[in-house]
Amino acid sequence: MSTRDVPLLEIEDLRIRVRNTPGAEILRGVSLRLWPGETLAVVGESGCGKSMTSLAVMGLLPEGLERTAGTVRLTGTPVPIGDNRAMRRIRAARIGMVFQEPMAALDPLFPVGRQVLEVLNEHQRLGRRAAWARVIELLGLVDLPDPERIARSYPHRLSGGQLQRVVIAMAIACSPEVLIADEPTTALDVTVQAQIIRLLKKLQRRTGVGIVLITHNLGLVAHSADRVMVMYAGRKVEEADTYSLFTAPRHPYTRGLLDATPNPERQATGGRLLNEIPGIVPSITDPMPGCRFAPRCVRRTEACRARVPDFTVVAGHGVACFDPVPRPGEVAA
Ligand SMILES: Nc1ncnc2c1ncn2[C@@H]1O[C@H](COP(=O)(O)OP(=O)(O)OP(=O)(O)O)[C@@H](O)[C@H]1O
Repeated sequence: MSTRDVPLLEIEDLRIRVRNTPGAEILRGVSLRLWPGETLAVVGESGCGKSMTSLAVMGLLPEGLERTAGTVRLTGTPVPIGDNRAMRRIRAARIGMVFQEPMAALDPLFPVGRQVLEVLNEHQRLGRRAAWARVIELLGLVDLPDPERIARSYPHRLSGGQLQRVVIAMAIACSPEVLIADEPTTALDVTVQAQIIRLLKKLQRRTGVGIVLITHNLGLVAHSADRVMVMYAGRKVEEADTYSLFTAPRHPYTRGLLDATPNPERQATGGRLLNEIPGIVPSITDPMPGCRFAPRCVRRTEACRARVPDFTVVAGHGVACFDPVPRPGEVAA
């Protein structure tokens, strides 16, 4: 079996709930696979469980939440996500992470170069000179101008975009197999957002790192992801390659998300610039049986309120819906 046949990252049936709160389920059985060199975007409204999925993979679930089922594998080997000590070795060394707010990952009291150095020192045995040379190399790799000067700068001297580049340098310092980027551009100007995504893609081409990109920004997804996974209220509801998902979404929720993205073309032909999805995501404690999107769904049927639809994959395109949007040219049942 070649490495191409083994996913870099595999999550199987991950379930997370709030401790001591019956029925408060945050993830209701989430599975995903990330392949070498691939970018998988995870999208969905606020509160759907995107961040908790990534925090669980890193063994960083907030206090009060617990995993009740599910496994995580890195290149086929189970990850001990409940073992704090073991996870300290895996974080950064095998899974890098970039969050929305770069300052949350940096200490304002130390120059940024020293902070990149600390990541290296924790995971690799390099001599002092070699380690510092690697810090400068990493800052150059993330396209920071004058890396020697930047390395000696304190965080408050750098712009938001530069800080996020430093955080990316820290995340890739130990050449991880997987990079999880949770809203990495949300706090940045629009022009800087595009630069950061281009940078991640450049690093991916150089190293083959697999990227899980968690975002609300479907525009970014269209330009950067190979595959897209759509989450709704703690479940995966659709997954497909990016082109299929954008041109032929099958889940009514995905369709709603795409319609809720500003579209001047639609407006020019007499439609609305954006159509929002009516209603809100149900509370995690809502005991609702069946599909959790049903109350907001224009295609709901009796079955949707009674049972949870299976996630069914046909030709690489998966959807969990009793009455998916027909494919182009397909006659509705
Ligand atoms: N410590 C906690 N205790 C109880 N519930 C929590 C806790 N942390 C998160 N949640 C709940 O878990 C659910 C999933 O949260 P999560 O942050 O994963 O959503 P998300 O899809 O990443 O949203 P966003 O896009 O806003 O980041 C939310 O309903 C949230 O309120």
